[in-house]
Amino acid sequence: MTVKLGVPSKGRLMEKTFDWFDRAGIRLKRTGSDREYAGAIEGIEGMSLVLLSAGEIPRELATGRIHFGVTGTDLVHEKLPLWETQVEPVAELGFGQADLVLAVPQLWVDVDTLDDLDAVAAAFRARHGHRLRIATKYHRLVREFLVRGGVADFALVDSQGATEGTVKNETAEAIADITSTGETLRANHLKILSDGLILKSQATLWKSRVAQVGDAERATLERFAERLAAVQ
Ligand SMILES: Nc1ncnc2c1ncn2[C@@H]1O[C@H](COP(=O)(O)OP(=O)(O)OP(=O)(O)O)[C@@H](O)[C@H]1O
Ligand SMILES: O=P(O)(O)OC[C@H]1O[C@H](OP(=O)(O)OP(=O)(O)O)[C@H](O)[C@@H]1O
Repeated sequence: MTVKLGVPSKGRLMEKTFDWFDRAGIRLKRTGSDREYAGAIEGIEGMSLVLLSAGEIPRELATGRIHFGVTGTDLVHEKLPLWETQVEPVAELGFGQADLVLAVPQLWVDVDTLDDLDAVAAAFRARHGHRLRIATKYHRLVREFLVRGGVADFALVDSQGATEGTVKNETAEAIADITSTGETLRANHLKILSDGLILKSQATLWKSRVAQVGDAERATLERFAERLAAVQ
């Protein structure tokens, strides 16, 4: 059996992941046609490449179908409630940096903190008969953060993309999403609460704590660790 490395198959993380491994003398490449999700690893014996959606890599690590995987801290913490028992961070890769934040309309001049949001949420429910809606795809992290912060009257609504647009579209009153430059928030007239940072994320190489390792794989794991040490 080979040691399996899962990496994002497209998008912002893929190329930078390939560049990062290049520096360790490990060449990841896509094979086949442009559309084919097939890949190979050169420069190290006994490893194979699995191209996956960044969002699915946490689950593949947790079930042990891959030994290593590259994905954001945000996705691991969101998708794996018991992540510390299932995966181990091996290296922060220095890209894909983004903050998961809670943001409200800029027009809400009196709302700057979670306490303010809690007051507005209670008033909102009394006035509209339903809870203040917060759009996000990070349901677990956002719910935990709000409950810890003492915000009670809210409802999470699912948004898998273009989350900042939900306020203008009137499907939510506030949002929780990833921000990097802040441009998308500004363009959609949203502001981050002063205590609204939920999580700082970056692309990270994770090791599965449950993937099976036999004698044959152990030598490969040692070679891999030596190569990684060279880039850190
Ligand atoms: N604007 C951004 N700048 C930097 N990193 C970002 C940004 N937006 C998202 N990310 C990070 O990129 C990673 C993948 O994000 P996302 O969930 O959007 O996946 P994707 O690239 O759309 O791929 P897929 O849909 O196939 O899972 C996440 O860890 C996220 O934190
Ligand atoms: O702070 P910024 O630099 O503007 O980046 C933040 C945006 O980037 C991501 O969206 P993405 O481009 O992945 O599109 P999506 O809305 O479909 O997730 C994220 O969901 C934000 O919307």
